[in-house]
Amino acid sequence: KNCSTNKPPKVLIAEPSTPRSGISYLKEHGCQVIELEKATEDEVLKHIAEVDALLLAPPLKLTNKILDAAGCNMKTVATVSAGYNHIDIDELRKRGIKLGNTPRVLDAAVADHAVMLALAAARRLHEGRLKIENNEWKSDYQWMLGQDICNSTVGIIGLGNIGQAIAKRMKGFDIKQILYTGHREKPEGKELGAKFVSLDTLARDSDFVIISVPLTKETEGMCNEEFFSKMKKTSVFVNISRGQVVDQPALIKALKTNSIFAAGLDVMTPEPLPPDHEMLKLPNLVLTPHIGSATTNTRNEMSLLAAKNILKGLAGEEMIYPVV
Ligand SMILES: O=CC(=O)O
Repeated sequence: KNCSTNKPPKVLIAEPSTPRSGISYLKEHGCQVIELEKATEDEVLKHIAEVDALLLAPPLKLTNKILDAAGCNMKTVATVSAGYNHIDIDELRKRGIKLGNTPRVLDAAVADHAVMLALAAARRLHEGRLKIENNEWKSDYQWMLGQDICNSTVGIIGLGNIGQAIAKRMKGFDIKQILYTGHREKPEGKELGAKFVSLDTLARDSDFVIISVPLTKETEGMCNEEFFSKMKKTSVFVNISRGQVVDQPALIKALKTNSIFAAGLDVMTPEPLPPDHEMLKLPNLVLTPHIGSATTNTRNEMSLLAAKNILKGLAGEEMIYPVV
């Protein structure tokens, strides 16, 4: 295996749409970059043996095949994302490879998106648009009634950085209270005046349920049929984390039978969602194509942060946001 360190260090940019901010930063700091034209495993395999670091983004998975093909200098990986469920971190740990991610810089954009979905689902944004298109606009005071956010109980599953940013925003809507659940009660929860409850209580008592928990073995399928059956008929469900946290058929059933009021999803399974998918036919479901962090500034910041993680890793220093 190629074990000599490249001078200048070589960084493989696996995601062709990585904003220039990070790529320029790497170049300005003495790196040679190799940019792929397509983010596929095969393309990565063509170059991975000769590089010292890898910058990638979901949905590309960091497979064992890629890790096996890497030279023994490839000890630094950065993902341009907050989530890292596309990477087997135990495997990286075993191989002594460092991984950094890009949290915090996307909190505001993703939290804004969650609030947008909550409002859009509660006020029937998608359905209203369809009514206009289908010439079904009525003048009726009982028509298209939605749910209020004011005086509501907002339940946040996963009060991490994004969850806290969501809580802060929702507090601006004169809500009654914030509930949250997770591994443990958090000091940040207390500061926000949020109440730590069980998943059951959260499902039962919330008017808005918002998922901002990372996808792990523990959270996979956590919002299942039983969960949705506990939610109120008037409640709104929002997911900005990963589609697999939700048992999607159970959600579809809950929406179709109106056992919950509406949902807003930025993440789903599969992604991309096929255009003939049954979810697109549900009037009480607002969908966006996994764009929670997709603002110009946020994506630039994410790219730059990933580049900084790479440079730290190459220098043998602690990354700014180390995962492994
Ligand atoms: O989904 C996007 C991210 O994890 O940053």
